[in-house]
Amino acid sequence: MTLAGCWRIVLFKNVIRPRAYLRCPVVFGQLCSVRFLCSSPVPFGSEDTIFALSSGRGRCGVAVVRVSGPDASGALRALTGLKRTLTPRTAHLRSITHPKSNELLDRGLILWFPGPHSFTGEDSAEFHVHGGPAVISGVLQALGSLPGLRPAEAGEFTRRAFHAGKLDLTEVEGLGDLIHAETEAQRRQALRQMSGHLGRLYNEWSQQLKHCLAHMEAFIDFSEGELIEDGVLNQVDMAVSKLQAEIKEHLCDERRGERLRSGVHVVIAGSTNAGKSSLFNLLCQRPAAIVSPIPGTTRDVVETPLDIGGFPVLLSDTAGLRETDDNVEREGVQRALKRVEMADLTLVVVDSTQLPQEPQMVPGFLNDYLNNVLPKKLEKDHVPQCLLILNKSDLLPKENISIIQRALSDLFIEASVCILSCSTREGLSDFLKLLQEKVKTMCADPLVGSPSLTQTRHRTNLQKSIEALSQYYKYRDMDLALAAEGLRLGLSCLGRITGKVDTEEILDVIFRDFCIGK
Ligand SMILES: Nc1nc2c(ncn2[C@@H]2O[C@H](COP(=O)(O)OP(=O)(O)OP(=O)(O)O)[C@@H](O)[C@H]2O)c(=O)[nH]1
Ligand SMILES: [K+]
Ligand SMILES: [Mg+2]
Repeated sequence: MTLAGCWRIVLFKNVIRPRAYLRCPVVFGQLCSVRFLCSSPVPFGSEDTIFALSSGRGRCGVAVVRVSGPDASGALRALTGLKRTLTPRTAHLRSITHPKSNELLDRGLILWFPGPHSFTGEDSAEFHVHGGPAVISGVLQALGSLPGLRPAEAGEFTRRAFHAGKLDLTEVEGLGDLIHAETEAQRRQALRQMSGHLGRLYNEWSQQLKHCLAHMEAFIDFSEGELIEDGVLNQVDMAVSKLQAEIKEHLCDERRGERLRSGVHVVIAGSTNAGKSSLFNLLCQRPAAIVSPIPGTTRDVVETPLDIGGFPVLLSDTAGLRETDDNVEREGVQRALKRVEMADLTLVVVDSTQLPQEPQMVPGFLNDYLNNVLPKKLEKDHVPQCLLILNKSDLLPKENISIIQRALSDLFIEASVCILSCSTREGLSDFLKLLQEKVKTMCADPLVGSPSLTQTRHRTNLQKSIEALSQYYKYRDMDLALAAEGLRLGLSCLGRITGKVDTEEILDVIFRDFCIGK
């Protein structure tokens, strides 16, 4: 093994791995467009039986073709000549033939999942066949030749599961995320969401809100006849305020779940020739960006997805920041600054040979440098996270390094600092440790504590829900009907997250909780 090879294994093992750049559409016809479930044009409730290849495309050992709908058992019979009913959820080895030509297509396993105990809630079947393209297309064609069967739309199996009440929307999203998960932490978070943890939290809140609403409505309708006990409104006050606080706390998560889902945006920025592209290449372990002694080499933003200690990172290299008359370079600088504005973490690279000779000047220089790189205008709740990297340490005399280290304790801006050489890789392992630590903190452990929201959709609806609950307080002493409307609105925002918006249930609660006319 070459020296370079050894080095890679020692330093990067279990820390950094490249991730596939594009999320490949592995689940053809099944989950590719889970995120668009609700806007799909296919109407629900059709009597169609659908089929699709559920395993990945391309040559593989085994391919799974799934069938769901009222004719699923007919399809099983037509392709296998079966007369008897199969034992549910048990694999049976059968010859699979074309129903029209009787030609043998393959010998494979068939499974029968009678509804409602199936993924979609409907009668379903699976053909596990050899994964060659000709076998797969033969089976798909055979199924397509049967009356009442048609190829599934993207996401249609899952949509049927959702409509059958098998999954709520957050679970559907969790399932989609699980299929797209590229790192361990993403997989854990997706599995947790798919198992219903997030949905359950929102359902609990909905349940509490339904109670409040029921109490309110009962109060409005029956309080004049003194059939309602005193203090009902006070109980609602307390419950709504507690709920608001809980939702607010859930929202104050520094976007951990969303970050873990979509990747932590780490941006490399700094002056020209500081060694940004060298660092970028070092982290992605390939010469992805051009490195040269010419200042202003990088213009476009260069991106690569990475797996850092099990957490997903989207790493960007950017143009060196400087005043320039070159229009193209100026555009590059603008793009770099924009990237830094959107970054979750900025790696600010400094050429340490450019540091002032006098140690007392170093902190001031670095503070100015950081101020030049980091965004001036910040969105509220956004604290710039950065890691300062003093690169090219190999060009500094040893004694200068210790002088710099001492000087760093006077930095005004709170930033972690690494002294590194991209050329000799000295300081790399400390830098990687720090980077991994930062990324980990930004995502947090997906299995610890209450589940995190993972999508902007969740955040928006939760914020709207809080606003709606404020309407309750605004009108509580003026107009109870309007106050109740606030609760109803808050409830429907929560319901939109899980896909359950049900007002009828409120009536059940009224009659269960109150002994009206006793
Ligand atoms: N001695 C030494 N040279 C380095 C180190 N890191 C980078 N260089 C050299 O510095 C020069 C600039 O490196 P780049 O990685 O292109 O710098 P950059 O910040 O991407 O430059 P621009 O894209 O032009 O802004 C190249 O000649 C590198 O080989 C280092 O740690 N030590
Ligand atoms: K350069
Ligand atoms: Mg560069």
